[in-house]
Amino acid sequence: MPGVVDGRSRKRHIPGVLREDSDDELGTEDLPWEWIYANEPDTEENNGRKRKRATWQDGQIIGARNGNFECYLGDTTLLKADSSNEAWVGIICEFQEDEEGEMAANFMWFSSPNEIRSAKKRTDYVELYITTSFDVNALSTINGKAHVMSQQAFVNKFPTGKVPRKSKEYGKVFVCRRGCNTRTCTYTEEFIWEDIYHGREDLEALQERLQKETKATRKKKPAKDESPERDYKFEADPEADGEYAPGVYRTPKKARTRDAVTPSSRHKKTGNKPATPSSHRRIVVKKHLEFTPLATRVLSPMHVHASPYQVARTQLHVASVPTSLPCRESEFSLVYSHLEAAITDGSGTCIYISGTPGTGKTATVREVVSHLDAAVRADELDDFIFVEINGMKITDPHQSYALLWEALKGQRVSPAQALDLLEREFSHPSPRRVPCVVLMDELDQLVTKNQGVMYNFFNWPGLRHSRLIVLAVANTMDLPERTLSNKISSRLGLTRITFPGYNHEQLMRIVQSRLEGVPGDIVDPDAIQFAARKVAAVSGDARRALDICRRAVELAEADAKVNDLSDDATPNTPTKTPARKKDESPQKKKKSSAGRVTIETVRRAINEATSNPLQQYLRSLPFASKLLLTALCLRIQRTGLAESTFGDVLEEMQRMLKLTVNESRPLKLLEKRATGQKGEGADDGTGLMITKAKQTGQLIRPAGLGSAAVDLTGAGIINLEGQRPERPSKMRLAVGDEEVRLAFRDDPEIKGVGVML
Ligand SMILES: Nc1ncnc2c1ncn2[C@@H]1O[C@H](COP(=O)(O)OP(=O)(O)OP(=O)(O)O)[C@@H](O)[C@H]1O
Repeated sequence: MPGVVDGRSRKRHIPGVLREDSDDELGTEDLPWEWIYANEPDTEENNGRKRKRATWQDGQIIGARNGNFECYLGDTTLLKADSSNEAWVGIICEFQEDEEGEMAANFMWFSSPNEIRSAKKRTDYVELYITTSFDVNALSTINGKAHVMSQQAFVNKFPTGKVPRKSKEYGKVFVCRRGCNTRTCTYTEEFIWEDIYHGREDLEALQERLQKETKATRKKKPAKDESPERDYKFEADPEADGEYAPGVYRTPKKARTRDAVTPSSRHKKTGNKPATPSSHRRIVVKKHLEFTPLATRVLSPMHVHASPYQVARTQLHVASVPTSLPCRESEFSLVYSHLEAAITDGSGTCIYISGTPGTGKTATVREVVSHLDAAVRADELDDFIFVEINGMKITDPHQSYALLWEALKGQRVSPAQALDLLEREFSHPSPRRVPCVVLMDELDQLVTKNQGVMYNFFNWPGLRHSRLIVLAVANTMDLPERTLSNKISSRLGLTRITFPGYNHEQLMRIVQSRLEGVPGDIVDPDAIQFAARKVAAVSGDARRALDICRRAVELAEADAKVNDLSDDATPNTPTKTPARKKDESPQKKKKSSAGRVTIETVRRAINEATSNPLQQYLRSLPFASKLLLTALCLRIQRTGLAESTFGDVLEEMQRMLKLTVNESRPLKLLEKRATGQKGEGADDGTGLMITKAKQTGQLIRPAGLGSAAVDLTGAGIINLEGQRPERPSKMRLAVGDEEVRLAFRDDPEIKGVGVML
């Protein structure tokens, strides 16, 4: 439901009826509200409108007054709606102060048909459904009294079936024949409003009736013999004025209209057409996921005719969607249960997922979302909207706001407008809001200077009305603390899930599972083990293991082709004569392994990865450049942020060297380098100096870093703002940090300063 706004005298319209605000009741002046207490004495202010009820305790707040307008517990009122141009009707269940200390009331909402179903029905009267949703709204949003009645009472009162435009009641009269749980789209049996509701005393019974006759959540164990009739799953027939067709079910309206997040929503028009109520078919009109769910991955015809090498290459490719995610079972269930609980409860939550690169964070979250999506389609879970925002794919973090708004409402607006709209949306009640799951991937890229974007996305789930479920994915565990301060991040109460790096056995299983179904047995199990061990020794990164194995398959494929060619070229050579066959067996054996992925092939693939021109360039860098890059990598690792300043990196280096000096062992090396002595780390002319090393603090300030930064920028290894190494200049790696890690991992000079990259 759109928020309810303060302020008066704006044009509003109730579904089907354009109307003015009820200034006739509340007057045009903005008078203050005051409470009405039970059994309060007659005074001049209350004009003797003393209310005595035996059931009320003295001093209990039973109503509120604004000038001559009064409303009491159990009264049905109109509320001012915001930009949606719809008026809201609710029963006052309790008076209280809201979170801001403003005078407010808890309302039990009525819902209009066009909020529940997409097809708008034009009737002369406005039919509402009493719902199970409550919200607290400021009294200032009250916009007069509403009159709810049965259809018969309406016809009796307005025999023409219309409320005359000139009538004082125009826009204030509504028909109610059923209750509805808007989240599950389930309705009660038809009732006569005058029989079931007379006022405050009937509120409890009304709530009980609604709870009993509608379903609170779609989450259920699928039972085979469950009939739609028994569930009272009804939907109003858009055509047959007021008729109800049992057995027809739809997901809530919002979930069907989120085109922004569903590029493939075109399918809706063709594949998932809403059925007519009479078809008695279950309709699950759902948005489509942006990514391919694991379980629905299918082999293309091309795939079927491909060679074993092609199939292996495709399946090992990091961009392909695996059929399963071995070794991530517990992380999967953890993420799944948190998300499922939040969707079912209609609550907001923020889950912070961290882990080093290639540990399956994104893959697991997508797998969870696709399973939840399947549960929605199977009618086992309430609907939700899903949107993925990737920090790497947007140029300005503020675009996240526009993407979220587009996902929620299907409207494209500027980031600034979106922020404004989102703030309003989440701070206003909306019983009919569909939960929204946001995957914020590569979060570190989204962190702006004032951390506003991250703060908002972490903060909104905590707002009572947001129903926003944020899954924030980053590489470092403590990005929120580092960027938001401990106080704020502990207030946000994030749920944290950490993905550990894979060990070699896990990496083996992952690669093996990707190779399942590859014909021809082209990969030696030993080769997979070798690759897994090599990768696990450094990073536990599945992406790297897959890349190496895929390259090894490419090499084996090339070998096989060469082999085939040489066989073809020499079909009639004497080597093929039976007399010489015996002698050739070792050669043949060699040939047969030429098309297989062996330990040797993997070794070649690894060598290739470590001896490409970039690697060679990095290894040949002068010491100052290596130090600078190492410090930049450490900084990225420590902060989880891709961007630092030149000054930050210098500080990181100081910290790094200080540790080194304190360990005293490598100091010798540094001294040697500084003084140009020959030895393990002979001076390479970078002008490394020790300005103060022996005594307090032992501060070392290497020189030549400025020119190192300029050279690295020129070579495209780093990006440096303005190309000038000044302390505030922004700096980031222009190559993957794993490339730097790989190049310097066994570097004696970097090892010499005691740094483990
Ligand atoms: N358990 C697994 N089983 C199969 N494939 C996996 C597994 N874990 C990761 N992968 C694959 O490894 C690649 C990297 O995974 P993913 O993108 O999920 O990692 P990530 O932790 O999100 O990395 P980053 O932090 O770099 O974004 C993907 O191709 C993914 O399919």
